[in-house]
Amino acid sequence: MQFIFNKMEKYKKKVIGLLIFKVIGTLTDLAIPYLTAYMIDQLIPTSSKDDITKIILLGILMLLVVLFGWFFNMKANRMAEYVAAYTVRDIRYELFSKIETLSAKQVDELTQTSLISRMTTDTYNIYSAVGSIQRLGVRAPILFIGGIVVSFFLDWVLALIMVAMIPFIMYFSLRTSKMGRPLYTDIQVKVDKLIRTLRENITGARVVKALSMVEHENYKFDLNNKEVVESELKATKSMSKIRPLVDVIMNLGLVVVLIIGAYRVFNSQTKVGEILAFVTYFTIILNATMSLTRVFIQMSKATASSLRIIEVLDFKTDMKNGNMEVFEVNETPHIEFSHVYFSYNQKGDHLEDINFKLYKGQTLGILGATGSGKTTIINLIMRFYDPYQGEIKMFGKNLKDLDLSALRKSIGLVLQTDLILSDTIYENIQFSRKDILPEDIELAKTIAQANFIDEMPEKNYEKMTQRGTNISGGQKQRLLIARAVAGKPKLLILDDASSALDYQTDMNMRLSLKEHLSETTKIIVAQRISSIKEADLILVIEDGKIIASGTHETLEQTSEQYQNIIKHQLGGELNESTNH
Ligand SMILES: Nc1ncnc2c1ncn2[C@@H]1O[C@H](COP(=O)(O)OP(=O)(O)OP(=O)(O)O)[C@@H](O)[C@H]1O
Repeated sequence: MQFIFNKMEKYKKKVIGLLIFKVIGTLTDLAIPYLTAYMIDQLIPTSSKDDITKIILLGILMLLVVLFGWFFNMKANRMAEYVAAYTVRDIRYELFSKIETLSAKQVDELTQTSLISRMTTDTYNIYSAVGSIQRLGVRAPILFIGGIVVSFFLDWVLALIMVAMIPFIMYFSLRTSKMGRPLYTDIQVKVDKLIRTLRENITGARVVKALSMVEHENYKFDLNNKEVVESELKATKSMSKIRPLVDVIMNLGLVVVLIIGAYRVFNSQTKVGEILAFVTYFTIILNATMSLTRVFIQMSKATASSLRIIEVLDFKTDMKNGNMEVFEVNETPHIEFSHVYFSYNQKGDHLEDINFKLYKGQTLGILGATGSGKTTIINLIMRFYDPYQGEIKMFGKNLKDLDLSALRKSIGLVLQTDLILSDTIYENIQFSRKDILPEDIELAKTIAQANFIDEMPEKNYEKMTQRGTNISGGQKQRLLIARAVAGKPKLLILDDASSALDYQTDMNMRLSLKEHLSETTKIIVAQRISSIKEADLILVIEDGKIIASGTHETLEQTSEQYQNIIKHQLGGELNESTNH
């Protein structure tokens, strides 16, 4: 909770204001039963039919007190909402900014779905708790303590009976709240799992349908859903034990109060109006205790959620930023890998002893079966991950010494599954880089062979749906290539980015890249030889190792594996390769 209180500090003035309002509002609520008892015991017995002015005046006073209370409580509740909303906004922003700085390795560790639910469900739990603490957390103790104090004024014997009940109630409330914390953490973990299944199914809806996996996925979802419900029920079961228990204790006390109260009225030690007021305070105290319990439960939830958020905020950045700009040095390799080793999970190498040099303007082709490590090489160049051994240099400087943002800005990257915004084509190519001008966009379209854009009704201003579901796979790839080349990168990386293009379009694009971006160094990851055969250097990767390297011509002569790949890629590709 300390974390939440620290975050509320910024709104201290508002919190103090609302506390004052809340205290006034609550005290007015406490005054009503006292005034009622006064009316019944003092005014009604001493007034006559012809003189009820005092009764009317007290009635008006009671009405004013109620209105006064309503106004202050309403104002306080509004201010509490404001503080809750803005406190959580700050927490969300801090969490989002932190997530932005996490390395890919840390995101893998925390998992994307867990980060999403920390950002949504956990922050919502904090929002609910901050609201409750300010409203009920202030009101309930005042009603509780105030109720007891006034009860002592009314009748100290009866008040003592009531007070005797309180330790039991407090004990159960605190115990329940302590029990709640792990239970709510467990719910969040299960919700993470549910979101993960949901997310996979929404993003992969077509594949799920195509593979007739709907029933299996429904079963999986149902299982996760059941787990969430079971965890929730377990938590509710523990939490709900308290309410009836407290009710029983309080009602027992009430019965004792009424019996002893009756004796005291018979002995003229107290009055009926006072007993009535006492019973009302008893109910107020009962409700205040219930509210406090609710606040404790919400605090348990919020504490569990805070811990999940703190866990992310406490992540130390494991990717140190360098401070060097990217300086081109022509005679030094643009990219150089020297004995690079890398593992995603420290359970085995995903890259082993990778070595190559690529000079400015040259093209590197990376070929290999799926899962061989092609994208991993790209991940290291982008510094999404760092190798655990060996060195990667750009223009002679270790990547770790370069400013991360300058490094990434110098690279144009197209991934296999890339992001298409639900915005216009123009915005998708420009991608908020205001220095990219309309003529750059047109050139990028030409290079990427994206002539389909001009055939669309709205041309550049055609709206894309989220993930580009309203264009074909090949059109999507050309749009993404246009985005990457529009920034005139020093290094262009196409990771399986033209797999959906027909051979002719793929070749036209490569020719266009050569013509318009001759100064740009290119890395082309591909499954088919035709996409990389003109490259200055080709790496054939298998199980994270380079098993052959050289130009197409040398590999054709010297590498058995390369010859095998050629053999397996007969058909359309062979025709294409013999034609050109
Ligand atoms: N984030 C990750 N965490 C753990 N292992 C990973 C991660 N990403 C990739 N791997 C593993 O690393 C190996 C190489 O993956 P990589 O994505 O580099 O293959 P690839 O050659 O690009 O495959 P494809 O052609 O299918 O994209 C695979 O065994 C893969 O399972």
